[in-house]
Amino acid sequence: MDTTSSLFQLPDELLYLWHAYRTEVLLSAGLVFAVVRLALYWRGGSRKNKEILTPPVLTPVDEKPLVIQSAKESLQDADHYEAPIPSAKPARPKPGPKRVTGVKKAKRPADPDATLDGIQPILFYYTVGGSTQAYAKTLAESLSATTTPTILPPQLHDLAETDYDDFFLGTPKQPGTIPFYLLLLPTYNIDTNLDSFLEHLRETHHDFRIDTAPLAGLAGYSVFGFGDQTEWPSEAEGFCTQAVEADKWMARLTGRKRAFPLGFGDVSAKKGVEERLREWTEGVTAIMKDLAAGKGLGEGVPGSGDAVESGDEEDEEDVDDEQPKRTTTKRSKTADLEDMKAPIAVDFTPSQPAPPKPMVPKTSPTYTALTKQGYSIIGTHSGVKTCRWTKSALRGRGSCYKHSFYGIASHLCMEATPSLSCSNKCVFCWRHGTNPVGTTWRWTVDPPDEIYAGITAAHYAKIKTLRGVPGVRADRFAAALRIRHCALSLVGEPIFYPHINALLALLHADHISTFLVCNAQHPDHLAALGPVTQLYVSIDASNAESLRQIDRPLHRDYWDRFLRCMDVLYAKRHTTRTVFRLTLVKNFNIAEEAEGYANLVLRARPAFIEVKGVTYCGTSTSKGAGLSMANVPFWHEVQLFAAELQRALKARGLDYGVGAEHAHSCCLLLAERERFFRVPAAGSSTDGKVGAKQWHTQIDYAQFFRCLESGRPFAPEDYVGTPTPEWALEGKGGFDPRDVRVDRKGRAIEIAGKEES
Ligand SMILES: Cc1cc2nc3c(=O)[nH]c(=O)nc-3n(C[C@H](O)[C@H](O)[C@H](O)COP(=O)(O)O)c2cc1C
Ligand code: SF4
Repeated sequence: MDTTSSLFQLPDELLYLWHAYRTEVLLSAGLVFAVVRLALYWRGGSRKNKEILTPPVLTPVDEKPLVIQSAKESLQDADHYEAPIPSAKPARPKPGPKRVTGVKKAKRPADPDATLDGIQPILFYYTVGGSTQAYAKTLAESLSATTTPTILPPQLHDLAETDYDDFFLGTPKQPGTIPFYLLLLPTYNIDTNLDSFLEHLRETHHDFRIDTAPLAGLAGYSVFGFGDQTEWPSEAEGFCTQAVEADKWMARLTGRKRAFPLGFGDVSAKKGVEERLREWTEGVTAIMKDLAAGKGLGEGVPGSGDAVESGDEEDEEDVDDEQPKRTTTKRSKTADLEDMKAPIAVDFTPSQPAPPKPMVPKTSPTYTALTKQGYSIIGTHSGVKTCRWTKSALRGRGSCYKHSFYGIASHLCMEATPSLSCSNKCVFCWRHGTNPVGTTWRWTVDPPDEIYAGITAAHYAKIKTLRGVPGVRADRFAAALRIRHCALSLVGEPIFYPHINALLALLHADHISTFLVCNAQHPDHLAALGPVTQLYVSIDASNAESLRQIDRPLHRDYWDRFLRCMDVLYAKRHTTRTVFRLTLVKNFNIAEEAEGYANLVLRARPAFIEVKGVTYCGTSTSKGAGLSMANVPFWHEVQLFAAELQRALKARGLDYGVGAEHAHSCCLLLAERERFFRVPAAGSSTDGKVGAKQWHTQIDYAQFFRCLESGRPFAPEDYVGTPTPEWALEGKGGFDPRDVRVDRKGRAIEIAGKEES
């Protein structure tokens, strides 16, 4: 075939081929098309992903970019700086590949001219009596009134309800704002939550896992302290020491961001404190405005933190950590310099010690706190209170354990003290730790006759208010209007009062018997003490370490003083009815201490040992010391301990037996067998067994006064009363059957052998 004829045949052949293979051709073409499409689609998709993972610099973002304020650069230590998180909520994820938007988090401000969105003042306060809270609220109101677009309304936080971790382990994050801390702090020389706050600051600073300046993200901080210069005249004597301490820790935790000097307010001068607070408020407000305007803390402004300040604060810390808190008297040179540099003088601490002042002036917070608890303050340092047993006895519902042990009817008893001040801060103290403390008498002294007149008048006035209380028995009410007994044990240390003997003489002259309780810290006062019906020494521990933990004495030589008191007691054993009062606190002073207590008994040879389980008062003091209901021993545990103590005493040749008990108060009385287990006087036997020995723990009060007025020396055995009533003996419970025992709701409780009087 020639070429021309072949060309003419081609269309026919193609047509033939098409008809023969069209299905295959069409299928192959479709497949190739699909593969190409897929390849294209694949390539396009991967390109998109790549764009998302590495957005071009100009990729538009639909979220607000992070604003980093220029002011921060001057405020922040770059190492500790953490930029705030943008406020816009993340957009709902759209279907399809993930899109990441935003700008890279920068350590340095992107725009040096940008300013803060706002300063967020955060106001913290702590209060016990309520005054600092009131000042904090007023301050918050005044800050709210001066709010500017850049200074936001303040937040107010009670430190007692603040989670420290939220605010003092790092700075709270609030978008577009930077916090500024203001701390208003009173000072308490007793245990309060403020101690745990300061401890938190201290621990945070020392915790190696935490950045040394975790609060460096603050714009700044300032502290204002409230204290009472009437009672704590200078910082060395305790004025505003807790504010000083807080300021010190804040300086470290913030990397020296003290924006304004520590302010001091003396609450004993109301006008003065308001004036100081106003000045301080003006100062901090001005600084906040500067900060908001991007001026930073500025050169020369106290707290801006140069090398000298930093060095000093570290030095000061080392010194302070070695010292007990109350002796923290040193302020850094920088602090002094700051005071000079500061626009407003803020430290008004006088350099000279003030002349004696009233211990509890009417205007003082202590006065308010004590009167709130039901004390009547007499003169400037004495107090009286009606105890719950007095009310109970008036209603015929039972007397306190001293009735079972010694025959004191509670409605005839007045509880008082001529010194509200004490030299211990016992963990179980039920007076809510509000009384003043001190090691020496440094207050004005009220005459004993004024105290006597004041306490008796106040007691009678209180008794009279109980006239209308349901259930008060007329006969007991009438009897209560003649005080028969005075328990000098209310609060504080009675032998602290310089005229204690004259006061005792006045009480005795009116035939008011006296039980005086002291804390074994004043041996010389104890030695000089005149006659009392019964002399108590509180024995809260058997060794120096336990005593330190439980009584938290202010005297450094507390153990030596304690032992000297034991010797004084021994010297008085034949002229005074002496009593050891042991308060048992489970897990503190019971386990394995019987031997130690026995040694003390051997040294002092008291006539009696009262063994009593602690009463849980639930104060912050006790909670702070780790006390809870779990530390209150059960009655059987008290009994067990007493048995152990008796054994330990026996081993030392001393014979004490259980002379009486009062199960309701978890209390029993060990008495020296030789002196108080004796044959009853004719006709006074309670068990009808003639000539048999019986316990004689009761007191013949009339005989006590006869002995006293005889002018001759006399011994405790000379005014021993009738035998211990049968219902008060060991195993009998100690509830006087002439009274009606009621439950919490006032319903009578059946008692075996009970008789109505
Ligand atoms: C029990 C007690 C102890 C105090 N201890 C001190 C102290 O050691 N130093 C001081 O400057 N002020 C002391 N004060 C005074 C308080 O700090 C001052 O009254 C403060 O305003 C109380 O604040 P608040 O009412 O908010 O609790 C004490 C007050 C009380 C009631
Ligand atoms: S001795 Fe104490 S508890 Fe008993 S009645 Fe007197 S004040 Fe009250």
